[in-house]
Amino acid sequence: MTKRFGSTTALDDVSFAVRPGRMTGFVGANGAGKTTAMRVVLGVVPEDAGHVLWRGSPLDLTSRSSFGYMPEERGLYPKMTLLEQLAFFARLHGLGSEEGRRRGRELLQELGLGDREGDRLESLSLGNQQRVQIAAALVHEPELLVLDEPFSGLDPLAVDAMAAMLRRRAAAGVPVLFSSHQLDLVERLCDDLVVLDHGRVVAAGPADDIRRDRTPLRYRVVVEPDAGFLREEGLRVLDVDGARALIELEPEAAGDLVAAEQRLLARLTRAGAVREFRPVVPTLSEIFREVVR
Ligand SMILES: Nc1ncnc2c1ncn2[C@@H]1O[C@H](COP(=O)(O)OP(=O)(O)OP(=O)(O)O)[C@@H](O)[C@H]1O
Repeated sequence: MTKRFGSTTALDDVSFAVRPGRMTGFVGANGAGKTTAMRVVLGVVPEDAGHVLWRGSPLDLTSRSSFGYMPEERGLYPKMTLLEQLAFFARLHGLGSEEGRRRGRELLQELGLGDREGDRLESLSLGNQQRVQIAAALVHEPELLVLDEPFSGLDPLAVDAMAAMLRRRAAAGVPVLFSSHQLDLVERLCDDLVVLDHGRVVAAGPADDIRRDRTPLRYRVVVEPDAGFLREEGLRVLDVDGARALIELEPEAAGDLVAAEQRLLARLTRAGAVREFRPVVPTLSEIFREVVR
């Protein structure tokens, strides 16, 4: 999909997929285009080119109304009680009033707000209002979840509650797409990633694959008695500190990583006692800095 606002190209031929049962983290710097992409998926803004497919078919109103969306600018009614509010959103999606109330109650329980159902939204803390906002996105049991920064402003316990809730939906087969700047959280929660940079997808797919494909092959080793000799071994030694060293394999090693690792390990054991040998898995923050200019 492509979307322009005047001379700004917010989305430049963006293409990615979300899959059933998987949590997809949508990351990118401020202004990268995440919110715009989510709005296009939900039909809130029209795309200029391209299209969004749901189960292989172009989106229509029925499929869109089966989606759950938590927008960036939260939109609840401050004076309504929590339960009225959820029943209202349920009605918008075609549920009957009793069914809406039942679902609303269940969700409030799940979110730890069961005893507040009769309170007005405005009397809740911002973090608790955010829990209600997620409940509003879930009340019609959506078939796809699209959440814009669902974790921003939440305390660690609320983050855990929200994360568990999303995981349960994913485990039930719902594709979950959420944007976040909290990369440690994205790393912890996501199966798949989509990284946007200036309106383009710069990485997409299973998080493990992105990590493996994008990063140098580095190993943390601890050898006896001192790692200094490794430099004379003709290895790419990035760092030595007493018995510890950081070694990088040539990029070609990725072709047959197991063999290359075993060769490296054999060289190390020939030269001394190996106490520790482990691949260094880069953090998502490191990958992010690498792929985002
Ligand atoms: N309604 C609009 N009118 C004009 N420009 C817009 C509009 N909406 C978005 N843009 C522009 O499109 C680009 C992408 O914005 P978008 O809000 O999608 O980014 P984002 O990745 O969600 O950013 P953030 O992480 O800051 O929320 C930005 O340059 C933004 O200024």
